[in-house]
Amino acid sequence: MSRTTHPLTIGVTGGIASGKSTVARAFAAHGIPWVDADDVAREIVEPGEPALAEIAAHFGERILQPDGRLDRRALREIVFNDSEERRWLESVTHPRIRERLSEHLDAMARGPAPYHLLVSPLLLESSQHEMVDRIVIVDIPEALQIQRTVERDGVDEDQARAIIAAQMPRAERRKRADDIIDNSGDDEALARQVADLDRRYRQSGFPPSP
Ligand SMILES: CC(C)(COP(=O)(O)OP(=O)(O)OC[C@H]1O[C@@H](n2cnc3c(N)ncnc32)[C@H](O)[C@@H]1O)[C@@H](O)C(=O)NCCC(=O)NCCS
Ligand SMILES: Nc1ncnc2c1ncn2[C@@H]1O[C@H](COP(=O)(O)OP(=O)(O)OP(=O)(O)O)[C@@H](O)[C@H]1O
Repeated sequence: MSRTTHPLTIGVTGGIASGKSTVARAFAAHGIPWVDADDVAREIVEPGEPALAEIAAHFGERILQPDGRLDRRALREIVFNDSEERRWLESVTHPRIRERLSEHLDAMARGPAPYHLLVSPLLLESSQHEMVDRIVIVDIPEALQIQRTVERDGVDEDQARAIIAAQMPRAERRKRADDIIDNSGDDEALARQVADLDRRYRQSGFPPSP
């Protein structure tokens, strides 16, 4: 169900390493709060959380570190090479992620900010898009996406491509956007685009997403 009352929730999405966190920090410079689905996804698999117990029962010891924490690298290597296992993992994590995101969004809606952000790599692939009023895509060419993923995460190109293949194709994502931020330029180019969107979102003189 799309919200119609203010303050607006703006969904920020884009593929791996497109620059969503960088964009969120640029909005924060304008006083705008955000919640990040990747952060929430980490919280719900902390030791003691029921999701971690379910994941360990399914995959076994190989996805746990000696101290009992999730071995994220081991799980990453499994799920991005096996779509069935990825879908199983999502069936355990996504309902819990959605519930916590919803709590964060409600808290931000009660706060003073004129609008707030839900930042998520899987906004369009999951039902999370139902929680936002407008969708902004952070867009970069795939070659740059691979380069930034390899540099930041220390994965090889094949692993970066496997993760990209598990996400919505760029062209399809762009079709779903209300607004697009081109993050193939420098910090200043990004800051200008964010300042422009911030002005528009504050005016709220645009129609809600379909
Ligand atoms: C597989 C896991 C353990 C890998 O952990 P790791 O620390 O290496 O990566 P991290 O969580 O920081 O994610 C990095 C990026 O991978 C991509 N990604 C993560 N999960 C998925 C997925 N299920 N499908 C497609 N892309 C994904 C996103 O672009 C994300 O930003 C982790 O990503 C996970 O638990 N994923 C399932 C939960 C989920 O769907 N999270 C996405 C937010 S809703
Ligand atoms: N305009 C830019 N120029 C150069 N490097 C950039 C730019 N924007 C982001 N980066 C770098 O690219 C990498 C990915 O950016 P960021 O972490 O913001 O992406 P993300 O979409 O949040 O990633 P993920 O969803 O995979 O966590 C980071 O190392 C970041 O410093």
